[in-house]
Amino acid sequence: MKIMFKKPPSSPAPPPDRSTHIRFSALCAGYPGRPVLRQVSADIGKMTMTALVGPNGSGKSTLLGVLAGVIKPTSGDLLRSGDRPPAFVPQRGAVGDALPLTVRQTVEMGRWGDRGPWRRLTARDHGTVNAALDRLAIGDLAPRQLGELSGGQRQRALIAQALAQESDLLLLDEPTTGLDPEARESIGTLLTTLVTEGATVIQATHDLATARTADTCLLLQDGHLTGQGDPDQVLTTAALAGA
Ligand SMILES: Nc1ncnc2c1ncn2[C@@H]1O[C@H](COP(=O)(O)OP(=O)(O)OP(=O)(O)O)[C@@H](O)[C@H]1O
Repeated sequence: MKIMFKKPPSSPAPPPDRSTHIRFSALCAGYPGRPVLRQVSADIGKMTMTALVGPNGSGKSTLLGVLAGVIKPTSGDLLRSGDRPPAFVPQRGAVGDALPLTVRQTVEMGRWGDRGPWRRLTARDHGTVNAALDRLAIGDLAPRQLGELSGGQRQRALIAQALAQESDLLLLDEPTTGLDPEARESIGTLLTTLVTEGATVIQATHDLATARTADTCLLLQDGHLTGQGDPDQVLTTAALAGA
């Protein structure tokens, strides 16, 4: 799949090879009157874990929004392999606490991309939803209202919704922020397992320990990509001092 935006004709992005899941080049994006991402380029390999790091306001959520297709770049190229849209888990605060939805209904929404919001779910859809609930160990929470859950429980429900989409590309915005160490570790382990099972995972994180376990780190500073590659090489004291 290729999505092209306005770009100078002299800078064509070469097609990605088969090991690349996403390639973006010279991406610029932001909000009305507020440019954020400035000429951001990277290749994300298939079946890899990428950590998106950088200070508050550096553009991590904006980049995830662009990769998820919810923010339209103002220029640049974005190429993505695979036919299924990415599954996107936004930052905790971005999901309304007062939504009158049960956990099961929340996870069922992950099937809407295939089924549409008004069609009855098939037996296979229900199987996929149950498997996602089980995978996040929240089957017992299925009848509970989303708004009455703890932060960690709600985060599990949102990740289960993403799994129910059966996408091979998972985008998560600070999935473990505010969670206790045990919850952080179990979500981290799950994400690593998903990569070994075939998924490509990109997560924004402020947790440097998590970032150091990723295959690749992208360091954003003021909308510029100032480092990318092996976490040990990107997360240096000097680089972080500037972050
Ligand atoms: N909806 C919006 N409208 C206008 N400006 C926005 C909007 N969302 C974010 N911004 C601005 O865009 C810039 C980048 O924000 P973004 O949320 O991408 O940063 P971030 O790196 O994810 O930050 P954090 O670590 O705090 O989550 C910030 O200056 C922010 O104020």
